[in-house]
Amino acid sequence: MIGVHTVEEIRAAEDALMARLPDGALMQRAVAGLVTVCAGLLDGVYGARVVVLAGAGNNGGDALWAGARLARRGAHADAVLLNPDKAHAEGLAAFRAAGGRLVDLGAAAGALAAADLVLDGILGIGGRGGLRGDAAELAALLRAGRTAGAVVAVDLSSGVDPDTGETPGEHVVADHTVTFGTGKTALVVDPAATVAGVVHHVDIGLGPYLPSPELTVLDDADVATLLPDPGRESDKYSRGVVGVLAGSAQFPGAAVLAVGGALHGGAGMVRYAGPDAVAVEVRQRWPEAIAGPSPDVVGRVQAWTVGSGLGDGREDDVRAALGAGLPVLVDADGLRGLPERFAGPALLTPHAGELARLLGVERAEVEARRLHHARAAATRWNAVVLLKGSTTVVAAPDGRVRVNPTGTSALAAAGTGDVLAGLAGSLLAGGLSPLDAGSVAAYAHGLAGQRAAAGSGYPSAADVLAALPGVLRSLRGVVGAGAVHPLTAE
Ligand SMILES: NC(=O)C1=CN([C@@H]2O[C@H](COP(=O)(O)OP(=O)(O)OC[C@H]3O[C@@H](n4cnc5c(N)ncnc54)[C@H](OP(=O)(O)O)[C@@H]3O)[C@@H](O)[C@H]2O)[C@@H](O)CC1
Ligand SMILES: Nc1ncnc2c1ncn2[C@@H]1O[C@H](COP(=O)(O)OP(=O)(O)O)[C@@H](O)[C@H]1O
Ligand SMILES: [K+]
Repeated sequence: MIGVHTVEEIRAAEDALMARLPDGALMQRAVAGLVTVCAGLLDGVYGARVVVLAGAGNNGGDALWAGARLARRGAHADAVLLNPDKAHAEGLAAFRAAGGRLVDLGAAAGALAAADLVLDGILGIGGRGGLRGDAAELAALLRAGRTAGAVVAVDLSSGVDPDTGETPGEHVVADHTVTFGTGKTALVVDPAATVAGVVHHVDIGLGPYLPSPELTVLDDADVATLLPDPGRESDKYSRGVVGVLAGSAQFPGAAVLAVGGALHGGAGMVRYAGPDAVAVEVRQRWPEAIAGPSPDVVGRVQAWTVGSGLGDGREDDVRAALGAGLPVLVDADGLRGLPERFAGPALLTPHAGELARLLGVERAEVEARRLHHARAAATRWNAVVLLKGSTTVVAAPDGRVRVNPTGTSALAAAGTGDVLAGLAGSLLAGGLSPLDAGSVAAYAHGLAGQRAAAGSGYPSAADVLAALPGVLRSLRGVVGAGAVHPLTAE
């Protein structure tokens, strides 16, 4: 699990750690990690052309020290100081002593064009608001590809907002980011995450001084631990039964895909509630599913997935499923029938357009401030909100957030959201909390998207669904109920 901390938390941890270390020691740890990554990116440090862009703060200090170390190893290092009077004094002295040259702004474009590596040390966690003035012009040059070199952001791409993942104005677009101490929201939440490039974490020893993070990014091991593990005494009811209220004459495929997702999410049984014509299609594809016309008569379930491809005219059914007092997942058309606030466990799965409608804002506004709006909706409806899209953010009303690291734009295809809704509903029925069900489902779904893309180039939702069992098998590994019992193994 990667923890993500706020600037305030990082500063407090740095202060506590620095109080126990000699002056400058923490920065040297950061610089050592930065130089290691840069050297690995260069085709040899000796003779390489490195350009350092240095702002007024410690971020500029990191970059100047790294430039100095690379110069000592034979690199041609140039530095552009954005604020020469306030440049980091020790870093600048070390840079000059190592043979680094200062380049004025007029010559910066030429230096960037010839660079093998550009170190973006304009702003780090002290940055607020987009870049301005000369810094904005340099960032625009980089963004326009006016360098042949790799752009390496120090700690963060300058100009992004560290704590929100927003890009309030001009910012650097990096190929790599070398970040220190812990994760930052800007490295995992779009639009800022996109401009971080490949993120390298450098441990500078902050761990013991950081609080337990509100925002986390799961990994394979976390997901393996969270996935339901049927015991030897399990039966189809004890594993959880999930009800799926989805699909319509207009969108029968949504029912087929949601039921398919649900069948692979660990629930012991799937009950489909919908019109006969759709139920026929569902059962043709999934004979193991039970079907009935409405939530009231289809039979007992432990959780409901409601809304994918439901269309209009099913408001009574939606009310019945949401009013059953069970954990619910609400997707797509079901989102039009939300109660004032949820009293029980609930997981909402809007895309940006749907969340925009719910909150009465523009879609672009949701996409620009994904974390903010997911959190706002979670508080407003007292539900976990899984906001789909380029980075899937899962926000709980208690403030916890999980950001999904496995997403891929290969998933941007009609029907993949229906698969996700079924899968997450199945996990709810299996006893996972809405936060766990949403984040585990998004993780597996993203991996299935990656695997499907590897197999078919441009996968359809059916390809993603077909890839799910293999992904879940890999995630569960050989341990657990899926393993062959030692006494019966051949
Ligand atoms: N502490 C430690 O031991 C360690 C710290 N480390 C490193 O320090 C970094 C944090 O350094 P930092 O706190 O000095 O802030 P930093 O990001 O360099 O910027 C502050 C300067 O920018 C200015 N400024 C702000 N916004 C602006 C804008 N939009 N456009 C233009 N200017 C703007 C602001 O000016 P002000 O607004 O205050 O006038 C101020 O002068 C951190 O990311 C990591 O790299 C590592 O070495 C590990 C050990
Ligand atoms: N650019 C993207 N990058 C990663 N994932 C994406 C992107 N665009 C869409 N997705 C994912 O694809 C799925 C689409 O779901 P949704 O919008 O509900 O489509 P549908 O209703 O057609 O199934 C979601 O899981 C979403 O997170
Ligand atoms: K930076």
